[in-house]
Amino acid sequence: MSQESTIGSGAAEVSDSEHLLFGGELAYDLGWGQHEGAWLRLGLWTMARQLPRLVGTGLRLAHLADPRALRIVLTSEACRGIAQAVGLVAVNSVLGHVLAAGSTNERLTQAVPALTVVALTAFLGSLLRSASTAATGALEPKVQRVATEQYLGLVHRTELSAIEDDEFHRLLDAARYGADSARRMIRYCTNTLNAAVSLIAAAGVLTILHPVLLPLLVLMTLPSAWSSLVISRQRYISFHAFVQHARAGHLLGQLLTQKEAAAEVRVHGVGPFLLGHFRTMAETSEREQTRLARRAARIGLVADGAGGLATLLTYGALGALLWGGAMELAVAGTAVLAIRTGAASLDRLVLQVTELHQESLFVADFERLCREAENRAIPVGGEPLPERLREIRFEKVTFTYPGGGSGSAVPEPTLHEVSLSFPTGKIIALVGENGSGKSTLVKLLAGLYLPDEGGGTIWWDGTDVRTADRDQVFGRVALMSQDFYQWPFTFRVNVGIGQPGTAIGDRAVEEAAAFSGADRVLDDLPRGLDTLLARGYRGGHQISGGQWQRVGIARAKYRQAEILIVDEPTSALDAVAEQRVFDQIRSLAATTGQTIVLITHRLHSVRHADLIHVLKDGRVAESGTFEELMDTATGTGDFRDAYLLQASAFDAEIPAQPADHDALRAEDHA
Ligand SMILES: Nc1ncnc2c1ncn2[C@@H]1O[C@H](COP(=O)(O)OP(=O)(O)OP(=O)(O)O)[C@@H](O)[C@H]1O
Repeated sequence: MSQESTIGSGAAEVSDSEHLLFGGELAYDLGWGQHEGAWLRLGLWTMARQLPRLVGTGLRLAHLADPRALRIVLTSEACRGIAQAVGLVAVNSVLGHVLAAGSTNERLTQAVPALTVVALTAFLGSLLRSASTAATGALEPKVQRVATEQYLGLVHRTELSAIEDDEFHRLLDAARYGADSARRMIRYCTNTLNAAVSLIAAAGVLTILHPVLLPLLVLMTLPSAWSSLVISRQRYISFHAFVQHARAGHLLGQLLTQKEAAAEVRVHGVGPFLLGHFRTMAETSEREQTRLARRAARIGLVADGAGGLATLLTYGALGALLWGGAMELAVAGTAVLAIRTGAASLDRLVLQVTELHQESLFVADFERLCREAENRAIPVGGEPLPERLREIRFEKVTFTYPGGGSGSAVPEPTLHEVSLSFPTGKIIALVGENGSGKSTLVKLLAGLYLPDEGGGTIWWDGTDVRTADRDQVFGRVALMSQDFYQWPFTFRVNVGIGQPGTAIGDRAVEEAAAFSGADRVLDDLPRGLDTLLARGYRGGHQISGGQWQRVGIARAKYRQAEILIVDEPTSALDAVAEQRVFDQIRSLAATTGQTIVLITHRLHSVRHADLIHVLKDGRVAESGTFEELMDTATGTGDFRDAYLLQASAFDAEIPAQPADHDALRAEDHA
């Protein structure tokens, strides 16, 4: 118990550097760490009892991946065991003939058939081993693929709230490791099976030779099995003690070489500071490693001593049997061989089972993730949406982030009883202060979140979004969010991924690019549409934030969805590009009849919206046209005050206007 608690706390001392830099040990709350205690609590008996279930998990995955390869592995291993047993019996017969009376020639001639069987079983064993190795090799990557596909296939269909849930993410990280573990488990399963079959073969032969030999085998191998377990536990502890420090050291190494930190590392002289701490941490780790190595060596010595004693006892008993005439010399010779084979198999079995168990903990995480992802999956199917939609209406919609947006103990709703409408074919602007809930609201509009239980309804005409076919909801929406994704793919794919279900048409991509102004970005790219927009790769090209924004708008345009949601589409654009994008978006509503939902802080851009909703602290402060909101008789003043503040700042910033800005300003005040 005391050993466990030392182990559980990380075993190694935490260096002063770690205290200073990280406030203590830098341990991830993931994967390995989670299982440390569980695995270390295991005894030999518990592991033996769990063996069939563990092998079952591996076999189930293997059966899913490649049943034929699995059959080959199982048959080969079983036949190898039988061949080994037959070989041992044949050795017994060879020894019987060789040690019998008669001339050497006669004895050898009589031993020939048994010798042939020994040779044949050895040959067959080799063939079977290579068949099993080949099949295992083919099976392993398939198992990993099946496991990876299984969890990725489930995870990409979970509700967004699951992906944003820290607990789910922790499980996801551990499960990623689980897919790798599933692969390794196959090898350990095969090895375990092989060791078990060899052991059974040796034990069977020993029982036939003399009933007392089996307990002797167990007696002789128990200490070495125990030592394998203790030493591998030590190895595991050592790994953990090392990995915590290695993580911290690795992080310092990264910081010293990272681009993002490079300027401060140089100008502020952070390099020597970090290097000094790196050395202190490394020395702590080295001391810990030395301590563990010595401990492992002591345990090894004790275990070897116990093993030696048990071996002495076994061979002593064998000698006594021979001495007393209870066993023939030939049988004793075979018994020695069988004991050696059996002992080696048992050692191997214990080692493989410990490895198997270690991996299976991660596979268990993987299974838990799959179950959780199924529970939190976006439902498939549902009520169809109306063909010709007239409006999307929020009716007293309340929404709370899991854990609460404000980080308070009792989750506070981010949206409170929001009632508003998005008539189709119009431009609807959403404005409001930072954190007022605009982005959250459009995510509900896009079907990414659902209102709280009992927290109102979002109607797509007469269809409640809760019961609607969510794929149809997604299919009607194009999302150009603040944090739209910069795919590490070519320009063509970065635009064409707006409609991933169809082949990407270059013409359509170019048209979408021309719409957003990304055509100018395209003109400057070395390989045109084929240019990879990801730095760090050969041929990869880096474009600026504003240029990316144009690519993002082109993607939303390419999607050609009924409802285009643009969440601050122009924050990184220069003034001319911004004006152009707003003009283009306006023309979309006019020419294609698309519904545009526009979020922006630049209030002069929403003057042409058909409807403006103003959000404040997660509630609707006011709604109306620009004129209505600016009118003191009809507006509450929330919009008007903000608008006038921005306009006055604009006036104050530009005392003397250059000619080409005059028009823009005049338009602003129109
Ligand atoms: N994924 C999330 N999980 C938890 N809380 C969130 C999440 N996203 C936003 N919030 C919280 O919800 C509130 C509203 O955020 P939201 O992004 O909707 O506001 P916004 O009006 O779009 O703000 P901004 O103008 O700054 O973009 C904020 O308090 C924010 O911290």
